[in-house]
Amino acid sequence: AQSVWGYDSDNGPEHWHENYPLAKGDKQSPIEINSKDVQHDSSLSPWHASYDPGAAKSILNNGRTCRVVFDDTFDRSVLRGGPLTEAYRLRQLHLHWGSSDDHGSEHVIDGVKYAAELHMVHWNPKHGNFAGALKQPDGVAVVGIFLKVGKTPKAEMKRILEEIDNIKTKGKEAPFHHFDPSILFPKSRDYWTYHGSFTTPPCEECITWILLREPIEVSSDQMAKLRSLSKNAENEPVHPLVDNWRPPQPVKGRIVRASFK
Ligand SMILES: NS(=O)(=O)c1ccc(C(=O)N2CCN(Cc3ccccc3)C2)cc1
Ligand SMILES: [Zn+2]
Repeated sequence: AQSVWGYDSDNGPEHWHENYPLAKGDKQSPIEINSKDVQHDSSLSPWHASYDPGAAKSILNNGRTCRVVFDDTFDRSVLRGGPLTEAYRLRQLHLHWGSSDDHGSEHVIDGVKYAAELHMVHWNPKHGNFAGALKQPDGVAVVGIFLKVGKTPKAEMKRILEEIDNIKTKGKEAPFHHFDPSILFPKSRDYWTYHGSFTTPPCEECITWILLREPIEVSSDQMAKLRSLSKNAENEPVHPLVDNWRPPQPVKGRIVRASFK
């Protein structure tokens, strides 16, 4: 049977286009951002998130990432402003990380790879539902936050990392309530924005990316905790869930705008 997509040599990013032709599109993500090519856009307004902690539902290991899902059946937790003209509903957050602290992020900034990258995924309710939104160029908005390894553990990440022990293997899910993900935001609201795609198959080009310039700091122990997740199901051979990142894709003439000088 065709191997399901993943991040290994036989089913990784170089193979995705075989089953998902969009993966070879002109607006793929992630990309490498070079400050010299970025255009400052003074018309970009600040972005605002107003999240209801009660919308958090559960945390799960789907064998490819650790994901927290939220109730998105109404405008309960929304992102607005910045490059967005409407309010987008928070649906889920997840992470991409490496097998060691020196790599793991998907976007690369001036050659710098961070240890991990956290994605907060929102969709535009004018398109009815998530499935409809991912068919539209303005269907989805993802806030990307870089995780940098330093001395201080990010207290706000503890909530997520404490749950890791309950979702060690693929298919495990645990209740996850009373969580406002805006506590994960860094101090600065500075961001880059460009139009791109899901960084996983089917790689639809429906995403307005909002990448925060200021990374949040996590400890090496916190990264080790993330790396203790397994991509296999219980009582299957153990395969660590690490290096679940897609490498940068061709920019193909796209403009990356910055909200800051
Ligand atoms: N790394 S990223 O932020 O670019 C990102 C990647 C994938 C997804 C994601 O949840 N899906 C992509 C399509 N997929 C299939 C799907 C599911 C329900 C309805 C319709 C289709 C879901 C969200 C964000
Ligand atoms: Zn992602």
